[in-house]
Amino acid sequence: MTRDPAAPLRSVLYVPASNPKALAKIGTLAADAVILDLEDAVAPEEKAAARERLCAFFAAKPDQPALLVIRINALNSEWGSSDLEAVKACRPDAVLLPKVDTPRDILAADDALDEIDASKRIGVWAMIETPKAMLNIGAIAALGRDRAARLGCFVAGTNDLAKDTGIRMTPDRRYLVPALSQMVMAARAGSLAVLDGVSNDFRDLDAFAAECREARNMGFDGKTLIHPAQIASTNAIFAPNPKELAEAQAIVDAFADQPGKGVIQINGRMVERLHLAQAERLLAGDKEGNEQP
Ligand SMILES: CC(C)(COP(=O)(O)OP(=O)(O)OC[C@H]1O[C@@H](n2cnc3c(N)ncnc32)[C@H](O)[C@@H]1OP(=O)(O)O)[C@@H](O)C(=O)NCCC(=O)NCCSC(=O)C[C@H](O)C(=O)O
Ligand SMILES: [Mg+2]
Repeated sequence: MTRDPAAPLRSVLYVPASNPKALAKIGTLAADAVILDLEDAVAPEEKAAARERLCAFFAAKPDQPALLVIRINALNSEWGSSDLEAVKACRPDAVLLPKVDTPRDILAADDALDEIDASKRIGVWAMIETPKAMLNIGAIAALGRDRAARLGCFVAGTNDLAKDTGIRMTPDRRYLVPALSQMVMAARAGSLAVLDGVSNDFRDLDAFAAECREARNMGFDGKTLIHPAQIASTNAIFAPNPKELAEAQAIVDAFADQPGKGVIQINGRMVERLHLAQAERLLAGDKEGNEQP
């Protein structure tokens, strides 16, 4: 695999491992990461065949830059141990755990992965999609600060969260936004990447772009996607735009001209050294503590 580990994580496409046409398309897509799904996109009677397709896909050694993540079924489900065997054979960049409730769920996955990947190369991503996860989110995120743990990313599961809480999924997402915001806060406290949930109405690309802009304004690193048509606008919206880059460069230049200062003004706006740090981070094309996976 040729992926740069410091690459951005703007567009992250779910691909049902049961769908051969979709699997065949992966190499042609510009998604930053792909989540090969063995969980909810795969019906119970398709699970075994999906696992076999997944293993055949990895065995063909896909040489493409997207990060490859496998979403397994819960480890304590009837499919958990077979999914883990598939992970062992495939060696993806990360494993995405569904329906995480507590830090113990992450630690259990860490232990299971230690048995098949002692070098800790395979990361762990966590779906945040249950009411219990929302209540435990600080403790789950704290594992991101533990360098011995594999946790690298939170993924919002807005469909399950709506199902389990009764939150209505309105077009403006006003009832979901508080939970989404909590995910961003916790992820930052734990030095984790964080991805917004999917937009089910995949034919309405205008509404989708508005949702991407909202997610970016909320602090998400990127968005999870269900259809290839959603990739291009996601990549554009989550990339730094020329105006932001020019402003960041102006801040860096202004502090370079006035090295002893803690606070300056640029075009009538107060600028402090914390803004300098933000600008430098933007220009470096990275976010602090946001290593992947
Ligand atoms: C939603 C879909 C079922 C629609 O599929 P389809 O009817 O085939 O759409 P199109 O005809 O427009 O497809 C055009 C071509 O693109 C390929 N395609 C479609 N989707 C994907 C994809 N995700 N990855 C790769 N390629 C894809 C089609 O095969 C067509 O190819 P071709 O004929 O050769 O041109 C479908 O998009 C889909 O299954 N999407 C993913 C669904 C999924 O994974 N769901 C689970 C994750 S969402 C979730 O659970 C989040 C979370 O847990 C929560 O709780 O919220
Ligand atoms: Mg879900």
